[in-house]
Amino acid sequence: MFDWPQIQTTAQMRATESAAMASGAVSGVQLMQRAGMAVAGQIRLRWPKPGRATVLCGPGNNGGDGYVIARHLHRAGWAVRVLGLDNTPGPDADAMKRDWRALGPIRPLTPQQMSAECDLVVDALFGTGLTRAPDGDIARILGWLQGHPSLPVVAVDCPSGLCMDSGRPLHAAAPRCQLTVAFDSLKPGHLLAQGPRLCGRLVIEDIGIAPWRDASTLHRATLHPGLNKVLGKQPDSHKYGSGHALIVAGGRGKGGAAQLAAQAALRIGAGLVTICPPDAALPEHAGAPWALMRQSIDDAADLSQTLADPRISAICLGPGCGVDRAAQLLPPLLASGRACVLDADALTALSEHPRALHANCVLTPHMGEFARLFPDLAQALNTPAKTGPALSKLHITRQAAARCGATVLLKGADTVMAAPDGQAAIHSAFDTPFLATAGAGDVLSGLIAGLLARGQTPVAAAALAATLHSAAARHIGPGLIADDIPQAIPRILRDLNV
Ligand SMILES: NC(=O)C1=CN([C@@H]2O[C@H](COP(=O)(O)OP(=O)(O)OC[C@H]3O[C@@H](n4cnc5c(N)ncnc54)[C@H](O)[C@@H]3O)[C@@H](O)[C@H]2O)[C@@H](O)CC1
Ligand SMILES: Nc1ncnc2c1ncn2[C@@H]1O[C@H](COP(=O)(O)OP(=O)(O)O)[C@@H](O)[C@H]1O
Ligand SMILES: [K+]
Repeated sequence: MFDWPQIQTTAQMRATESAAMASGAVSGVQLMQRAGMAVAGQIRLRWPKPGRATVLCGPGNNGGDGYVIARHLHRAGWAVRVLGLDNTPGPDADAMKRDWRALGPIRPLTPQQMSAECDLVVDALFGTGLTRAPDGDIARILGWLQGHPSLPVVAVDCPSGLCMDSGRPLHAAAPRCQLTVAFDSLKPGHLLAQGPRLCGRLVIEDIGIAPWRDASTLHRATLHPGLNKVLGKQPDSHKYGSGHALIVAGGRGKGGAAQLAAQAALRIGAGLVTICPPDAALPEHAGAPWALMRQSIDDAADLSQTLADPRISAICLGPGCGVDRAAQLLPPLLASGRACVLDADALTALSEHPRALHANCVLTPHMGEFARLFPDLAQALNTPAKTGPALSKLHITRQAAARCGATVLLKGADTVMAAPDGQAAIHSAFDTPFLATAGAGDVLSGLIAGLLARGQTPVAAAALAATLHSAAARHIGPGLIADDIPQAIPRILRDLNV
């Protein structure tokens, strides 16, 4: 999708590594050498003056990476203390362990060996192989790290204890790291739930296995220069070439939410946007923006008649609409098969009166609305994670989309969108908490409606909208009110050279 970075699950990552090794192009030891060297390189880049490092090496290949890192830091003049297990790991990690032993001792992996007299801790305890909560001495070491929050921790692949498929810690003391260096591709857990907070700064290092990647149906939705082609218009374009979005508004005194959505649809470049309140509320929409057209829709028959115009290419139903009105308008809207965004009151109406959806619908619930629509899935996510891979927001969004036959965008600081065919994207925006403000969701719905009107597929429209929405929020900063977001869209488009 739009050349966005691929995200691989841990199972896909293992398959990619196996395929690379099976091809004969690279061995396991070489991959481990590349991984360890990449982490050591990132450390030296950020801590150019050699200091004192404690490298914590776990039982498997993540630990193997740790021994490689220890060797490179030692060579670069660091004073390195290695803590490891008295075990025989797999052959690759074992070879790396032996290489380290030629340079220095391996101390017991116990909390008693931990010392605050160090400048950096390298966490090479567990990576993609984590299947259950760390216990015993390793758990106590994690607890020790938690008690020393000012000690910088660099995570190899991920903070140990974090489930890389879900972003959910399997252990309460998964370390909060300053830097995480992961290999080849992002994993869902880097972007979801607690992942972004625990990973700190995230760097993905190429270890030369991209050609063997499993074709991923999961992407990270993020701003990148190539989006100018997606969002740009041709010199000879005509307004109807960019579609006509219809935004259904609610009754008297309830029109603000639909106004926010309508302004967002205009700003993102829908050719025409019409706001449709009931006749009695029409006077409330008489003012600016003058680019916005107005037309009353009182009931289902009015909507059917309006939708007879084939140029209407997307509809937004829900923001400020009122549950009864949404319930009344849903049947003709869904019967039209037209691309639509169903948000807010339309989602409540759907949870009260379930209806068959179709592949051109985008549902935009926050977690509360999602729980009303898919109570079993929401409850499953609320169950504490004990084993990996743990159930994630990605899993439940994909399941919801497959079940209802529509694209589902599940909002939050981590926003996940999934289509019924499994195509999915994650947009992580943990740096814009000020988006949690009234009306921000209405703007998001309007952006999706505008992009649908312009012909984007439902999942692409949802992912692009989430990306532009948080980019606009980031540009505005704290103090943001929802009204600011549509106004900031031109600036974001200009920065993208659209
Ligand atoms: N496979 C490869 O070729 C490469 C792997 N790399 C590294 O290898 C890591 C994956 O290695 P592994 O698959 O060995 O897994 P880990 O090193 O993450 O875990 C080691 C083993 O510990 C066991 N385990 C899981 N949870 C446990 C718990 N709570 N307590 C005790 N033991 C537990 C599991 O059997 C697992 O295999 C990656 O994260 C990455 O750091 C990199 O070196 C790149 C190349
Ligand atoms: N903590 C947060 N960090 C970043 N974005 C957030 C956060 N909380 C909510 N958002 C985003 O803000 C918007 C809020 O939408 P919603 O919950 O529907 O609010 P409203 O109904 O008031 O418009 C969504 O796009 C959501 O992804
Ligand atoms: K780790």
